[in-house]
Amino acid sequence: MSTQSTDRPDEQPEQRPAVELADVCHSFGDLDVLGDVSFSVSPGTVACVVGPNGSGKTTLLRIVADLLEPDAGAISVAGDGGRRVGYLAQQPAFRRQFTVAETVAFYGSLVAERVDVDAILDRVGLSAVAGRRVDALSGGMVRLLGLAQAMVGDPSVLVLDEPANGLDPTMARHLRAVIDDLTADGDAVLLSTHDLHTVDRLADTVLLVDHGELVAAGPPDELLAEADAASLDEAIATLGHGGETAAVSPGLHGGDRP
Ligand SMILES: Nc1ncnc2c1ncn2[C@@H]1O[C@H](COP(=O)(O)OP(=O)(O)OP(=O)(O)O)[C@@H](O)[C@H]1O
Repeated sequence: MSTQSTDRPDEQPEQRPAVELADVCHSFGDLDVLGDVSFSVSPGTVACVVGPNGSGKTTLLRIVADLLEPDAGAISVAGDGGRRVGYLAQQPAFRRQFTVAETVAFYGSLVAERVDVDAILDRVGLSAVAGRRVDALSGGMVRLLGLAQAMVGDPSVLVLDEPANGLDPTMARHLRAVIDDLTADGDAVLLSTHDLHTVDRLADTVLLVDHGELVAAGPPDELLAEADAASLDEAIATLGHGGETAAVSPGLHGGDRP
């Protein structure tokens, strides 16, 4: 990658998964959100987490990004020790008065990394607005700035929560090109999305989460075959627990989220 990094501890990343989860469980109070989730993501690949609203995707991503400690289970991330994971939150929050360039530089100073701000902004396509204040950015630009922040420190694993959300088709295409670029460098990308075009275009692996369970996992072709479906949409509906939007399983959750 073109950002500056002090080291790259995973000398032979292809020999082990970039991300590996075994029997991860999590509850918020008496709300069971994830139950025995296990999967792995290989270096240089994209895994797309899909599933209904409230099914546990963000919770899962926050656990992988080390922002949330699971109640049970094991997680290993390539380069463990430094936990080199870049994270794009579903709603990234920035200091409004900072410029785009200052935001990336500031984040670099927080994670104590030497950061080539220009290179990162060039990579995500924000060079032209490097001097613009955050509060003058469009929503799509804010997401790209979130991606730039996630790339600080040259992480080998990127966890992106709905990166395509709110992007127009041109921006979305640009985002996909950036993700292609990251995986070509050997990085692993774990992202959540409701946009099946993104899944279709990017996913090496689809992880279908429904009511906190990983109900299907594999390459898109395998999911289509498993569901005997003609489209991902159909496969997800077939393999899921019915695809209802208010994803509160009576069995697993017992709540009544709208
Ligand atoms: N900090 C929290 N405290 C209590 N409950 C929470 C918390 N975070 C999430 N939840 C609950 O956990 C469940 C899963 O939420 P999560 O955000 O992981 O789902 P999601 O699949 O990402 O949803 P969406 O597609 O709508 O973004 C929901 O019922 C949610 O209300």
